[in-house]
Amino acid sequence: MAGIIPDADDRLCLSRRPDHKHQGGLWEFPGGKVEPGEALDHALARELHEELGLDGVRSIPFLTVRHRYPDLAVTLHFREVTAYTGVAHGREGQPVEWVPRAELSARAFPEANRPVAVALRLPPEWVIPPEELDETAVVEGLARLDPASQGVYLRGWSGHPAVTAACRARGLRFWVRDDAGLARREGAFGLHLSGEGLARAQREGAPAFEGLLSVACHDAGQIDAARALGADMATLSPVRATPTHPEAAPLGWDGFDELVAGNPLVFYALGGVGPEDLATARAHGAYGVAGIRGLWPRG
Ligand SMILES: Nc1nc2c([nH]c(=O)n2[C@H]2C[C@H](O)[C@@H](COP(=O)(O)OP(=O)(O)OP(=O)(O)O)O2)c(=O)[nH]1
Repeated sequence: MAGIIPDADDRLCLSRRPDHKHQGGLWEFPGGKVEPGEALDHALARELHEELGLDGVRSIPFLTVRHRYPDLAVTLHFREVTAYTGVAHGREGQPVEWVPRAELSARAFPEANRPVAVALRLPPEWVIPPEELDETAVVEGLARLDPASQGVYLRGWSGHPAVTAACRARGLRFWVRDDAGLARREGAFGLHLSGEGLARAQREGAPAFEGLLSVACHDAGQIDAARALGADMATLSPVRATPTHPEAAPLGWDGFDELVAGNPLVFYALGGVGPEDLATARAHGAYGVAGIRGLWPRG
């Protein structure tokens, strides 16, 4: 149970674990253990009061990480703090610092935190522009997306200069499909490997791309392959039945949860989901929701 606490300048609060404790000397998001029967929001409010002297802490789910250290298996519920009062200080003598997001990667965190560091760079919604639209309609739709909370996967629209220009003009992070060279040339935020791209990467090695590497997964074998390639994120689908892939058996939320458990990737739930499913997705191990129909601006 740990809190991602932003300040007004969007810096995040970190504390350093005491040397003698598990993962000692490393930086952490402040938090502690949930007591039996305690609700997660309550547990975090209690811990942040005890450790940092904060009051009135309110929080929402961010990411659940299940990680096996050689000596300990942990389930860590990271929550995003949305409100609090008080000035954070180390009440137990621990060093506390406010760190700009861009500087987080320079800090040494416990291994379990890797997907959190990735998720902090990612939007909770991953929008796939419909392929049946014409280019003008796609450009118009992109102008209506919110760059703070939405990223774009150019599934059928990679390599269309007007579309990438529209993403850039709107400040949207965008992912190119399969082609690492194109992703590099266009300055894409991410490269997303389809089934075909994944198979090629397995034959020829990980694509040469500096940005974020993403993989389309449907089963445990593909998740393992994504991990072996060093991928940062993955879509996992279909959660529900969708018209795009009528033949695929839906995973359901429990099936989704079982597949993601213990994997150090940031997962997006894909297939018949929309923004209204974000809380459910987060309760089942996802960080975000991805989709075509459920996320593309209407009308
Ligand atoms: N609070 C927190 N714990 C983390 C993070 N990353 C990470 O791997 N952990 C691990 C370290 C511990 O093994 C475990 C939980 O730590 P904890 O703070 O609840 O408990 P603790 O080891 O300090 O022991 P104690 O307070 O109960 O004495 O989670 C993180 O970002 N924040």
